[in-house]
Amino acid sequence: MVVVGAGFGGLGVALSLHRAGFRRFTVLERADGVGGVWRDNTYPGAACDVPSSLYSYSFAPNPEWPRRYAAQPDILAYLVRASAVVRDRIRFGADVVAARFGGGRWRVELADGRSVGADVLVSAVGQLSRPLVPRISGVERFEGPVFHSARWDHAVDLRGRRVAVVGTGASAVQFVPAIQPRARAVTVFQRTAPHVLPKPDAVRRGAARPVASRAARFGTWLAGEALTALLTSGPVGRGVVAGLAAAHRRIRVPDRDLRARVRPTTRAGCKRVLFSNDWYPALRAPNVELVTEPIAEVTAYGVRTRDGREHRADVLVWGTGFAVADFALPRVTGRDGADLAEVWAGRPRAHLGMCVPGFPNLFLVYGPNTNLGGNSVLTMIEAQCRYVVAAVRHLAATGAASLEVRADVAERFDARLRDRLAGGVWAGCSSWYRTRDGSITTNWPGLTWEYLRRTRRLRLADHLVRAEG
Ligand SMILES: Cc1cc2nc3c(=O)[nH]c(=O)nc-3n(C[C@H](O)[C@H](O)[C@H](O)COP(=O)(O)OP(=O)(O)OC[C@H]3O[C@@H](n4cnc5c(N)ncnc54)[C@H](O)[C@@H]3O)c2cc1C
Repeated sequence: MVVVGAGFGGLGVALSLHRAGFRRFTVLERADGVGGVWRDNTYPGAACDVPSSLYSYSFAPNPEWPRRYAAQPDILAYLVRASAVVRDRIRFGADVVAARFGGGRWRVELADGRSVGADVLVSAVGQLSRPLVPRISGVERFEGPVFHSARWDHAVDLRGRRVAVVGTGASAVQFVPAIQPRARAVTVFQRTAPHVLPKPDAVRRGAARPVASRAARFGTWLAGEALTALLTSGPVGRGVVAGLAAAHRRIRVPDRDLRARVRPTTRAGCKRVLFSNDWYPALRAPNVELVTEPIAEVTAYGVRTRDGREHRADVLVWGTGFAVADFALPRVTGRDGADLAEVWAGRPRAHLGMCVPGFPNLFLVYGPNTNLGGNSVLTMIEAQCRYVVAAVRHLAATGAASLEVRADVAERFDARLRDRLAGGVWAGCSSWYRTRDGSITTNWPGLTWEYLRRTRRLRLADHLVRAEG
């Protein structure tokens, strides 16, 4: 068995297999450490925005989270610790470039020319691993350091420097307050103002007992479901969220002019609703300027906006998010030579976000339409881990060679999903949730509860079970 990726997804699968008694699996990871996005996003202030009790595996609770919303170093340390038991199953520096099914098995090819055989292949390559840098003319002329928040250059000392930050999404909302006290000046370029809610963060006093952790987990899951319900239910629910965000702005931004500029122009839920107590205070700081005029170009000494003004800067930081990954390995060839990219034709889709007809024994983790706008992605990932283990168990118990989702089942699932998404909050919005042609390939349209129910057991009737490859 081969699992590709050692982020929360791949490690979750490996740990679940290990807990179920399976030992014959290998995790292939192209980087030199575990953690996925939590290894790569080391920007100042990086933290999760769902409570830590829910942003950790249910089977490996951490009663010692130092904060209610853990910071990146704590999340990474947790993942390293939690995955120690499968550490010897992980091959680092293994960049998978292709996988091909033939003769009843997968052959997984690495960039260095080597290959690995597998009966079952799990692709857990993440959705948010490719930093997105906008095409703005003149960037190459800029004389200072330029980097993306997901590849933070810690060698650049920001003390006393003028920093230009492009973007006001989830990462910028975290790192701008963290760098503002040390920078001489921070100029933040905003295209779309986010809806920001207060973050009920707190430093933990003492470790909670496991039972308290379980209760906390359930409570935070319910709160996440409630937020998701508000965002996905219709205009009334979204109005409640927008109202709460507006009240937060009124309290935190007394200055009317600034308040007008941070007022979102998109519906609540179009993009991820953000949580922060220090974003607005940072924007109010005397050394911070929020610029809403569109960017025209980057110059040698700063950023020029369309009104002709040049905003001088010594360092340029992209807080511009990610190009959503393709949900699977670079090149996947299934039964009868079917090419996954061609099958998808620009619209990634999979039954329950995991299984694709024509691709036996292939499971995608955090695959198409399994991202969430209001709850912990780990809820979805864990459901997928359980599903993969159930499939592997079935193969092992029956001696069957492969499972492959039936085309009619996958098509019905997809059609129903499209219907629901078409009437949902993300239709008609412009965000990373949608592909260029407008398809919503990232998000799950309902509550996680529904997904948990639908993936609770492996429905054999949904699959073709073959005795031989
Ligand atoms: C800054 C940031 C903050 C976030 N905060 C939250 C949050 O608060 N709550 C929440 O629910 N979600 C959050 N997310 C979403 C997050 O992506 C998921 O929660 C989760 O961490 C995804 O885990 P993953 O294993 O699927 O993907 P990743 O963490 O991206 O891991 C994928 C791994 O696969 C490896 N890989 C990729 N391609 C290959 C290949 N070809 N060969 C070998 N290895 C490969 C990568 O190197 C990486 O290690 C956040 C994301 C980011 C970027």
